[in-house]
Amino acid sequence: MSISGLKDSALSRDKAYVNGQWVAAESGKTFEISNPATGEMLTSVPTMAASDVNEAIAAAKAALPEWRDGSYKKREGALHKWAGLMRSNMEDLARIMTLESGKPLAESRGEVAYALSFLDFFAEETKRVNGAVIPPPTPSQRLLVIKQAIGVCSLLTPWNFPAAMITRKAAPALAAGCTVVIKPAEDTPLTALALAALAEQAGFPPGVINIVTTPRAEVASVGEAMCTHPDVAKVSFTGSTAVGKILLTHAAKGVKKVSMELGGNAPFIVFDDADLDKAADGLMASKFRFGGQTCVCTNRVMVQSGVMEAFTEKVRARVEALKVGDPLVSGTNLGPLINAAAVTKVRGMVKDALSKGAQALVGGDQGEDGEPGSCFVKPVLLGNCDMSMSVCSQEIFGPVVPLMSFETEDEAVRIANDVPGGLAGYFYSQNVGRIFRVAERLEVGMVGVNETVISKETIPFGGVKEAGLGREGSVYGMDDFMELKHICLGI
Ligand SMILES: O=CCCC(=O)O
Repeated sequence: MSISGLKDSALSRDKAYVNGQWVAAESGKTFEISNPATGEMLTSVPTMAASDVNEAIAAAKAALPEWRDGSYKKREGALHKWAGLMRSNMEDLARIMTLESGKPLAESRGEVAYALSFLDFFAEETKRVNGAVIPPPTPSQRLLVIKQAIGVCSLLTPWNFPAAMITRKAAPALAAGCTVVIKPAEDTPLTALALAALAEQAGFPPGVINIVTTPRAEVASVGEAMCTHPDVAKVSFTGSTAVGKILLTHAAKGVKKVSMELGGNAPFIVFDDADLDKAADGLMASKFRFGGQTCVCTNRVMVQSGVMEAFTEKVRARVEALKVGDPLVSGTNLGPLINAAAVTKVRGMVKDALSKGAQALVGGDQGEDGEPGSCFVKPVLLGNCDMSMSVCSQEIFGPVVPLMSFETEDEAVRIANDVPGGLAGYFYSQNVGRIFRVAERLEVGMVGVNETVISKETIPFGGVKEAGLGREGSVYGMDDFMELKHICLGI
């Protein structure tokens, strides 16, 4: 069965991609991928297990020497070509992404553009892998530092960015000279396979890029194999903190280098000197990106008490205007959540907040959302929230806005930092002293000040505390896929 409505039907793939071949699982088993907006089956893909992963790692190992030791121009050319093919197939890629993830089509187009920007960026970085010359303590020595590709990389990517989280990891790895085995999330492997079809056209040699598809039931053993295999040098994961901790323990057994982009709980702070319209617009962009299902989405909205009423009214009007519906239709702001489990979780969090004294200002009546099994959740605005409620203390990953009140700058910073992880944080203020004070004190990896569109290929993306390890994207992004080697030369 192939995905309908594509200009190029070759982008609809139902096999995994290993060693330059489109392959079934060793077991011959497959699992179904369905459209969260309709529940319809889109196609099936191979149920790969740890033994299939071992094949992919062997292919990546065999391809490594030639890819790593060849001219950077080959890597530069292939990455640019892959980006160009993504650009010219944007509509098909966006359609596949929307069908399997429920992301509104305009956002899927935006994600394809974001995803290919990493390929172009790191194509250029291939020529900037500069080493260093260190002054020697004695005239009889010369001290050099070179950077070398780390080797085979296991890349485990999430469903909320089916293209961009692949390219944000694969582009620096491939640019550095590494080869990769990619495991896309079980809900969204079809975009990944379409990207592999374009990588094949772009001329990446067999084994340099491998994609294994795995259902939920196999994820634990496949994840373990990808983290513990002796031929894997580096593991990069984007997903929940809970899963990240498990993968870290696996990787620790072989002392592998790791990058972890884990969960956030982004505070959005509105001070009483803020431009409230700008803040309300920024909140909408940040909170409702992919229906609240991104790790940098605003989670808790903290408003200084003097402007709470005025700000709430501005947000209420904007939330009421959101259109929920078919993500393929232009003008839809919110599609479905990724799956039924996500709906149950978000509804449970809203119920928890209401039971602890939160006030439903928009939505919150969970009976309205449609048929049982439907993945649609209407947006919810909750007043009178506090950190005892799971909507504030945990990552929501859904279209719920909890409003909390605070009195002073110190209190705002204390509440914002009172969580185990720190990925992104946002605040609105027009006081330049406060802008520096708060930006420096927030315990997060990325701060948006009077701005919420913070992600781009040129910035170091990542978090602090339990939100992760390492940075992706930017001129720092290749360091995680390379080792420094010191050469001490006696002359
Ligand atoms: O959800 C994770 C990635 C979000 C982004 O790159 O902006």
